[in-house]
Amino acid sequence: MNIPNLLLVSSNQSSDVDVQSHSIRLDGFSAYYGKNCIVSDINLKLPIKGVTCLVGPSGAGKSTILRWLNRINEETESASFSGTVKVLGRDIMSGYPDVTELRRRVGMVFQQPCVFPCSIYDNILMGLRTQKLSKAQARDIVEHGLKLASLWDEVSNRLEGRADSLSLGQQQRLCLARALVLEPDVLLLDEPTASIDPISSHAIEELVISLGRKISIVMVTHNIGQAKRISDHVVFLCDGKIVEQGTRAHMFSPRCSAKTKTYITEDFCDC
Ligand SMILES: Nc1ncnc2c1ncn2[C@@H]1O[C@H](COP(=O)(O)OP(=O)(O)OP(=O)(O)O)[C@@H](O)[C@H]1O
Repeated sequence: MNIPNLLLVSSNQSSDVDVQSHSIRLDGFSAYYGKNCIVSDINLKLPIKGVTCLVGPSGAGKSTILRWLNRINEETESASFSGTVKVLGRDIMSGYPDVTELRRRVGMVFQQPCVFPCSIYDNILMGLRTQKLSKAQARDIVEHGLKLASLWDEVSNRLEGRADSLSLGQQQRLCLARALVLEPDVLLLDEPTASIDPISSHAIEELVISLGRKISIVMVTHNIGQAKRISDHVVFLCDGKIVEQGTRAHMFSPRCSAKTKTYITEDFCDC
């Protein structure tokens, strides 16, 4: 097992990823809870690297889309989808018979930090339990993950302390560290800064920008200022449909559609 070297090398992606031109591709994708169609017939192609922000009003279906990208929505009994979802060129169903592999390649961090009731150290290594690591390797991975998530300085003297004794902002960065040590190719972030303070939020934004130079990040945010600061690409959804998508420069310019402008650049912009 190599020590994760995220951000230190030009690419951490495996060879089959390199030949793909999209990290995520949705074709004719619709999503349902029971009989209710929540997302209707959308097409989306996201680049191998960069930060894509999904924005739009509450109930637009942003989280539902995100939760299908690593099949976490499979665990919701009434949830289903139609159409095709490809991750790194492979169909999420037939191409990933082992969902663990899909979830290793596609990490996810939720709005509420979700830490395990054990130490900070063990939390970081949770996804690597099946790997045979020497003590030195494990420690290096923990240190590296915590440094990546800008948390090392705050917790290096209490690694054996309980993760749930950390502040919410620290717990969220711990969740990021835990996802990052698995070296994902795609990272899904569902409003990761919604429940944390501005300083932690700033640290996470900086981290997302850095990571976006290496991997594909898909982030749901209600904070339009945040989308403006960190995105390369913006997808604006409303009522389960894509209203408009484009580069940050386009979406935050007078050239965007009137509907986008109303949502993004006028009424709701906080910057
Ligand atoms: N488990 C579920 N069962 C039934 N309906 C659901 C479930 N989860 C979400 N929904 C419904 O699906 C619709 C889209 O929800 P979703 O969370 O994807 O929207 P969103 O755009 O992420 O909203 P928000 O920004 O408020 O988080 C909503 O009407 C919601 O009530």
